[in-house]
Amino acid sequence: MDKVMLRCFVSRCLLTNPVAGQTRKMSRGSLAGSQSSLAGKVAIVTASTDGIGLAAAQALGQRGAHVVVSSRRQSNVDKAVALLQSEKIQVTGTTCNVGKSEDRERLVNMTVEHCGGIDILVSNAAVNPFFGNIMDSTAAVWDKILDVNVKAAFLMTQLVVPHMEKRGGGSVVFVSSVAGYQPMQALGPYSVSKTALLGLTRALAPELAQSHIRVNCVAPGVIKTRFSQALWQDEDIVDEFKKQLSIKRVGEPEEIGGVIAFLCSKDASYITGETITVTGGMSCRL
Ligand SMILES: NC(=O)c1ccc[n+]([C@@H]2O[C@H](COP(=O)([O-])OP(=O)(O)OC[C@H]3O[C@@H](n4cnc5c(N)ncnc54)[C@H](O)[C@@H]3O)[C@@H](O)[C@H]2O)c1
Repeated sequence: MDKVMLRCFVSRCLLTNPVAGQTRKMSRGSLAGSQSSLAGKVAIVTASTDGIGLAAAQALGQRGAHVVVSSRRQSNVDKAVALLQSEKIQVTGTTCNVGKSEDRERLVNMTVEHCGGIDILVSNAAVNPFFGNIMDSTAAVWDKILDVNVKAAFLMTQLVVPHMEKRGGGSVVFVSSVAGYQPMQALGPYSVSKTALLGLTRALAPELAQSHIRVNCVAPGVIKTRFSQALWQDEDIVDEFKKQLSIKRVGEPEEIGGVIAFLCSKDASYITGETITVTGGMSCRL
């Protein structure tokens, strides 16, 4: 490649990919402990009183972040706050239905008032009100699924970005699913919403890199939570799943929480626009 062509190639990359054009200097700390520390960081995790959201809050808190947990019911919030406090994690809790704009705004404003800012958003809340043939799904089903699983993830990001910019950067993690790669039978609209999050991750990452905000995604396989109990409680279904797995068991929420915390840490400082599949070795291709 001659010099003119090389210059064209490089400037095209920089124009189309602001991440590549980023010239921010990174400090070079030791590779151990300190890089994964989240001391001094403030993290919002949506739907974090149970399952993967709670495990993410624990993983972030264990690394020193102040976590703000939320879900729709006050009693669940109280339980999660008590649990995390008993684990010596710095925590604040509030109710939040991510499908409601006033709730999203209250969550963000409360976090800034109580904790002084926002560094991390884990968008974890999801619904699936429909099982069946995708051709039988209604407009109301699509509205609900897309509102909570996709639109709220974006709208939460839009709300936290100005606060992350004030702190000089931040990290956003969306929780997608293996179903986002290969639609699950009877879960068509839900699967499509999870594919949308893969696209949202890639659409936001270059734009937000200019503000030193990284945007990534995790796509869990079958994880043992309430959400998926219809799958893992049925031995026949589990046996069928195991055929597709290298690690022949269902995953645990902690195995997703740790990956989310990694993505929010300095260990992942050069990762943005990516989705990490955490599936026990299920093949994931779009
Ligand atoms: N468990 C799995 O096998 C699995 C696999 C792939 C992806 N996921 C994803 O992981 C995430 C967490 O699911 P989980 O398995 O921990 O189950 P979960 O049931 O513990 O978590 C889902 C949570 O979202 C909450 N939620 C639903 N609508 C909400 C709303 N409008 N506002 C606030 N919260 C709301 C629910 O109350 C629930 O607590 C979801 O995004 C799910 O799609 C789970």
